[in-house]
Parts: sequence; structure tokens; C-alpha cells
Amino acid sequence: MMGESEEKPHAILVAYPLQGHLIPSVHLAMKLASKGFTITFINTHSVHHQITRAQDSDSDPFTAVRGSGLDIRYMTVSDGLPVDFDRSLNHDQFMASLLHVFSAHVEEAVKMIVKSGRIHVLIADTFFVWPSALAKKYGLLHVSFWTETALVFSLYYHLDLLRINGHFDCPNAREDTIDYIPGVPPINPRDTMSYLQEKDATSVCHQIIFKAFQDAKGADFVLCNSIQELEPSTIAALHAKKPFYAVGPIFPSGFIRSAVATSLWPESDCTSWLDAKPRGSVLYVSFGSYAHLSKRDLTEISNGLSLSGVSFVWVLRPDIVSSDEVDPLPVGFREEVADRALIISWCSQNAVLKHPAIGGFLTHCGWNSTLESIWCKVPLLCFPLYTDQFTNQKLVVDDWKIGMRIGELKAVTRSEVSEKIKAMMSGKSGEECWKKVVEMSQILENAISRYGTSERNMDQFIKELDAKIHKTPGVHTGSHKSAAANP
Ligand SMILES: O=c1ccn([C@@H]2O[C@H](COP(=O)(O)OP(=O)(O)O[C@H]3O[C@H](CO)[C@@H](O)[C@H](O)[C@H]3O)[C@@H](O)[C@H]2O)c(=O)[nH]1
Repeated sequence: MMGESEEKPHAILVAYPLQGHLIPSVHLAMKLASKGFTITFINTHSVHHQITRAQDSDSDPFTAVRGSGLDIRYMTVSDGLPVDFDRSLNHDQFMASLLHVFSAHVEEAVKMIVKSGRIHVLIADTFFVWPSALAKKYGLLHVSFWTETALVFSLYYHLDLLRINGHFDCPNAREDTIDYIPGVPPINPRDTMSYLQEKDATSVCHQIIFKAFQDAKGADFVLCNSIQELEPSTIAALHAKKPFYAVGPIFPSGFIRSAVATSLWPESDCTSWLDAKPRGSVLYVSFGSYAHLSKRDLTEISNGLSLSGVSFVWVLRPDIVSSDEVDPLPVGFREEVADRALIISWCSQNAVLKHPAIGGFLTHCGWNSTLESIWCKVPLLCFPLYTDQFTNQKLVVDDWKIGMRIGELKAVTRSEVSEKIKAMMSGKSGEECWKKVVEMSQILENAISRYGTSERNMDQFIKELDAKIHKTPGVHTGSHKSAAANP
């Protein structure tokens, strides 16, 4: 991309310290580096510690790709809490630290990088509350990286409209369709993010969302891990407001194995177990890296899996109910399903989804899982738990018709779980979803092919960024002058 004589753009990329954000951030860094960027990637000490512990190796995760000519440097900073602090058990304290303390540590790192050489850009997850302000202070361009759908971005971006219209943050919030967000097809409030459906909008996560989207309004560019063809009107309307580019799906090159370690937990290898199963016969079950299930729902899902008679691989994180609860599964469950179930703590999800034995995915509808499932032509059984997962479910079930809901409107029961699993794995409705997901996977493949929309969007973004860097020589050098001008 870059001309020989031109200086390479140097970007700091700060990943949000959660698994579902870290994975696309690492692969965005690799993508940009392959297009000629120098990247300084920043992880928290805690994430670094978890990755190296999972790998049983102390080296920085990018070591493996350095020989290939990618210029990716690596730093770690504190998130404000001790490395071994249980962030899963103390969610609000962790979030409060990211809200109030983390920026001071990032600023120290940015100051150091700026002092040591030319730097042009700060790329940071949209959920951080400080990037735009920090970028301005140090004379850097700000690229906001959004790891969810454009639809979710747009709903957060237009919180003021939702408030004015009485759909959010008011005593008796309206329950009728939201039909006034620019470019967004009408949406039922029940399909919006959990934070928009909650009555109390004073939680630490709400504060993060309010501040983050205030800050994001100052971004020079937004890169979104979605695909233009999947959300055309929403993306067009956002792009009309600011340079908003869909560049997804952002996957490791080769998809199955990432050259850079990103897993926060050690991975079990499921290949030989899956190799022994017939094509399309196994259900993969995972609720992602962060969400918790209630004990009641876990019991119903376990019993539903048991009743269904279907073979399954279940990623059951040790903290799925709470890290206080040692084994939350119903007594006798493991023995009952032993001949057709593989229950593990973590795996290479991409490798599992890509295996021909997998025929369906019971998922919380995290956006990465959704994209990975589509890529692997695996239809989804949706059991959203919080945040954007309800909105992703709406896209999957109502708009794209590649999945089915579980626990819709009422509490989930074992018989519903069992019936839906059977319908998905061997019924007509499962077959319909499968046909659609095969079509959709082609859209994703096209988007990241040589002349696909995501590839072109990425190139257009780089061209515009480059023009901005070179338009005002001396400004985006990370010089202390600009920092001093805006103390
Ligand atoms: O055993 C496993 C289970 C998961 N994964 C990976 O972990 C990631 C999980 O991401 P995601 O499916 O998006 O779920 P969360 O971890 O829950 O991600 C958070 O971040 C996402 C956006 O970045 C949001 O869409 C989710 O709602 C939010 O909970 C995916 O890449 C999976 O491939 C593994 O590698 N091994």
C-alpha cells in the first residue's frame, strides 16, 4: 500500500482486555502490519499474564510473526488492578478500573512511545472512554475500533434520539418499534442491547457506554468488524456522518490457527474425538468468554442436551456460573452423557467449528462467534445472555434466517432445549437455516477477497489516513508541542 519513499504510518493499538475484543484486535494489528503499518500493540499486564500462562511460554505473543517481516512491537500496561485479581468474579470493580484508572496507565505508555520516535495514530477499542481526548492531547489521529455490528454501534451512537423519543432512560420506556434511527431498519426494543433495556441506567457499564460514545464522536475514523453487504443501510447512514468502514470479518489468516497466541485459557484439542463422529452430527455449545449463566438456566440446558440424544462438545468455562462455584453441572450429568459428550474448559473454537462433524452451534451470540459460525457454514441456536447478544440474535434469526431462538419471551425449559436441538440437527427448520448460512458464508468470503467490499474499505481507509497524516506535516509526529498546547 505505502509508496517506497513514504514514511510508514506508526500506530499504537490498545486492545480492550476481554477475550472477545482481544482476538479481533490482534488480527487487525496483523492486517495493518501486512499493509505496511508499524504497530505498537498494547495489552494489559493481566491479559499478557493469562495468555502466557495458557501457552506455558513467557514470550511476547507476536514473537512468532516477527520473522515474516511484520513490524509489530509489543508493550503491556497495568489496568489498575493486581495481575491475579479475579476480574470475572468482581466485574463491576474491573469495569470501574477501566473507566477511571486505565487511561492514566495508557497515557504513560503513549508519552513514552511519543518520546522515542514518530508516531501518527492511536487505534483503540470504541468501548474505551478516553482515546479521542488522549489522541488530541498527543497530536495523533484517532481510529476507533468497533468489534460488534454496525447496528449496535448506531443504537449507542444515537442514545440521545432514543432518550428524546422515550425508548431509553425514562420511567415508563416505550415498548413500540424504534423506527427513527438513521439507516436502521425498524427494531423492537426487546431486540436492543441489554443495557438499553435496563431500567436503571446508572451502572458502571452505562457510564462506560455514555462516555465511550461521547468520546467516539471525536474519532477521525471508525473501523467496524462487520460486512457492508450484511448491514448496508445502517453502514451507509453512519458513513454519511463520519468515515465509518466495515472491514470484517477480521480473522486469523488461515482461520483455524492463529500465528499469534490469543487464548486466555489453555485449549483442549477436540480433533480426534470429532474425527470419529459422522458429518454434521455434533452440536457445539459455548457461551463465549465472559457471560455467566444462572444455575437454573445451566440446569435446563444440561437436561435439554441430555434429553436430545445428540452428541455435543461443550465449552464450559470454570466460571460459567461463578468462579465461586466449582462444578455447577447437575449431579450425574457428566456420567449420563459420557458416551456422546466432550466437556472441556476451552478450545480452538475456529478449529472445532470448521470440523465437518459439527452441524449446529448453541451460542450466546457473541459477535465473533456469530461471524465464525457463518464462515464455517454452521447454523445457530441462539441463547443470548447480555449486551449486544440480543441484537445479534435478531439479525441471525429474523433478518438472515440462519438460526433459531431458545428461551424466547419466557424462561428456558429442558423440553424446549431438547426440541430445538433436534429441530436444528435433523429437522426441516435446521435444514432451511443451513441453506441460508451456506449462502451467507459466501458473502463473507467475497467481502475479504481481493476486490471485496471489506478489502476495498480497508484500502480506502488507509488512503484517507495516509492523506491526513501527510496533510499537516509536523502535527502528527507525536511532538511534545501539541501535547503541551493541550495540557
Ligand atoms: O473455547 C473457546 C470459546 C471461544 N473462543 C473464542 O472466543 C471468542 C469469543 O468471542 P464472542 O463470541 O464475541 O463472545 P464474548 O467472548 O462473549 O465477547 C464479548 O465481545 C463481543 C464483541 O467483541 C460481543 O459481541 C460479546 O457479546 C461480548 O460478550 C471467539 O473468537 C471464539 O472463537 C475460543 O477460542 N475458544
